[in-house]
Amino acid sequence: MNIVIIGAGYVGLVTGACLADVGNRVTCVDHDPAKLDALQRGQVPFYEPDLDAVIVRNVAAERLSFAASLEPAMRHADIAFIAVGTPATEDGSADLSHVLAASAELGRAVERDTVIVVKSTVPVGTCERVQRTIDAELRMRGVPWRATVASNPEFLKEGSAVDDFQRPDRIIVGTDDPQAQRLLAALYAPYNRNRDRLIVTDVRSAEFTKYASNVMLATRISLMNELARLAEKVGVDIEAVRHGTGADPRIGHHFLYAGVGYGGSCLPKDVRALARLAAEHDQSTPLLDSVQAINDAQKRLLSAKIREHLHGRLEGATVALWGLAFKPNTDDIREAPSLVLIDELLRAGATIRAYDPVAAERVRQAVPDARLQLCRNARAACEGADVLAVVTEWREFKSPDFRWLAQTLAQRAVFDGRNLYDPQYVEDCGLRYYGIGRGRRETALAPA
Ligand SMILES: NC(=O)C1=CN([C@@H]2O[C@H](COP(=O)(O)OP(=O)(O)OC[C@H]3O[C@@H](n4cnc5c(N)ncnc54)[C@H](O)[C@@H]3O)[C@@H](O)[C@H]2O)C=CC1
Ligand SMILES: O=C(O)[C@H]1O[C@H](OP(=O)(O)OP(=O)(O)OC[C@H]2O[C@@H](n3ccc(=O)[nH]c3=O)[C@H](O)[C@@H]2O)[C@H](O)[C@@H](O)[C@@H]1O
Repeated sequence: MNIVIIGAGYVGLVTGACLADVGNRVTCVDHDPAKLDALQRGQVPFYEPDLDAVIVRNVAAERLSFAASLEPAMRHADIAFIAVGTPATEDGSADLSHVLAASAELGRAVERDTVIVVKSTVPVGTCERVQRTIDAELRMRGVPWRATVASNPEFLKEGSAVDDFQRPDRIIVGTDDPQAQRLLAALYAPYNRNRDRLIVTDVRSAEFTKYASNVMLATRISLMNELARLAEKVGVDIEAVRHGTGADPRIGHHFLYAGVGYGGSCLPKDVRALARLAAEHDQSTPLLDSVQAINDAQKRLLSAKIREHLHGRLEGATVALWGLAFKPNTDDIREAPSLVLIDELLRAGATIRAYDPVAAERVRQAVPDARLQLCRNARAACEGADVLAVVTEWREFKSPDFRWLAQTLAQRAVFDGRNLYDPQYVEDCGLRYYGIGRGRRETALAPA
C-alpha cells in the first residue's frame, strides 16, 4: 500500500519505518526542518533501539522517504496517518492544534478516496472533529474525493518501540466504515497472522480505550508507590510483595514496580487529559486525582531521603546521579523524575554529578546550571560525591562495585530509586542502603 505519515516523531517514525519494512511504500512528512534534515542524512533524531537499522534498510530499498509537505505523496496514498503530538495545555486538556492543523492540510492535499487514520492520542470526539475539518476543506475545493477518518491508537513504549510495533498485544481500529475496516485489517495482517489481535470497534470507544489503558497503567504504579510508602513504615519489603501479588494471574507481574514515579510524554499527560475531559462533563475524578498526587509526591521522595541522610545539610553536598532519561533505552526526558530530583537538589544548594548513557545532552539543554556536572561514565559521576542516587534502571547500573562505592562516596549511601539492589548485600559492602518501600523488620516503627 501507499502510506503517508504526518509527524516523524517517536510514533510516526516507528510506524512509518515498520510499515515500510513489511513492503509498503511510506512517506513520512514533518514540519520540523532540523528533524527532516537529520532523517534525510540517515540520522534518527532521537535514541530508539533498532530504529536506525529499520530506517536505513527501507530508505535504501526506496520504500521509505521523508518530505516537508504532503504533496505529491497524497496523490497515491491509500492511507494517511496523523501521528503529531498532543501535548498538555495549561489546564491539562490535550492540545489538539497540531492534529487539527494536520487535518486541514490533509483536506487540502487529498487527491483520491483516502482513509485517514488518527494515531495520535486524542480525547473522545476528536476523530469527528478531524472528519469535519477535512470535509470542509474538500467541500471548499469542490472535489469529489471521500476521506474516511478512523481511530487507531498506538500502544508502543519508548525504548522497545520497534519490537512493540512489530509484535502488538492488540491493534485497535475504530471505524464503522466496512471499507476502512477491510483496508486497515489488510494493512495490519502481517502483525495479525493468527487473526486474534485486531479489535474493531466504534471510533469513540477506540479513542477512549487508549486513555483507559494509560490511566490503568499509571494507577497501578501509583498504587504500588503508595503501598511502598506503607511497606517501609511497617517493616515490609515491597519487592517481596510485588512477587507475591504479581503471582496472581488476575494481577500479573508487569508494571508493578515501585519507584520514583512515572514520567514520559504520555502517562502524565494522558492522566491529566482524561481528568480534564471528565471535568468538562461535570464528573469528578477522585481516583485519577490521587494517582497524580501520589506520583508528584513520589518524584520528590528521593531528595527527601537524601536530605534526611545528610541531616538536612544539602547545601554544599555533592550527589552522584545515575540515569536521567524517564526510563532506560531512550533519551527522552519529558517529565522525567530525574528533572524533579535535579531541581530540588540544585535549589537546596547541592552539586550534582550526573551520568546517563544517552540523555545527558538533552538534560544539559534543559538545565543549563554549572552545578549540574555531566560526567563521562558512571564511575566518574561518583568521584568526589557524597552519596549516589539511581533514578533510571539502565542495564549498566544493575551490578556496580559496591566496595569501590563505599570507598569513594564520602557519606557512604546509595539511594536506589528503582529497587535494583539487594539491601543486605549493599550494606555488607559498607554502604547505607535506601530504596523505595524496602522496609525491613529492624526499620519498622512501633505503632504509635
Ligand atoms: N511517544 C510515545 O511513546 C507514544 C506517543 N503516543 C501518542 O502519539 C502522538 C505523537 O507522539 P510522539 O511521536 O511522541 O510526538 P513527537 O513530539 O515525538 O512527534 C510529533 C511530530 O509531529 C510533527 N508535526 C506536528 N505538526 C505537524 C504537521 N502539521 N505536519 C507535519 N508534522 C507535524 C512535529 O514536528 C514532530 O516531529 C501523541 O498523541 C502521543 O500521545 C502514543 C503512543 C506512544
Ligand atoms: O501512550 C504512550 O505514549 C505510551 O505510554 C506508555 O509508554 P512509555 O511512556 O513509553 O513508557 P512506560 O514503560 O509505560 O513507562 C512510563 C513510566 O512509568 C514508569 N514505571 C513503569 C512501570 C513500572 O512498573 N513502574 C514505573 O515506575 C517508568 O519508569 C516510566 O517513567 C505505555 O506503556 C505505552 O503502552 C503507551 O503507548
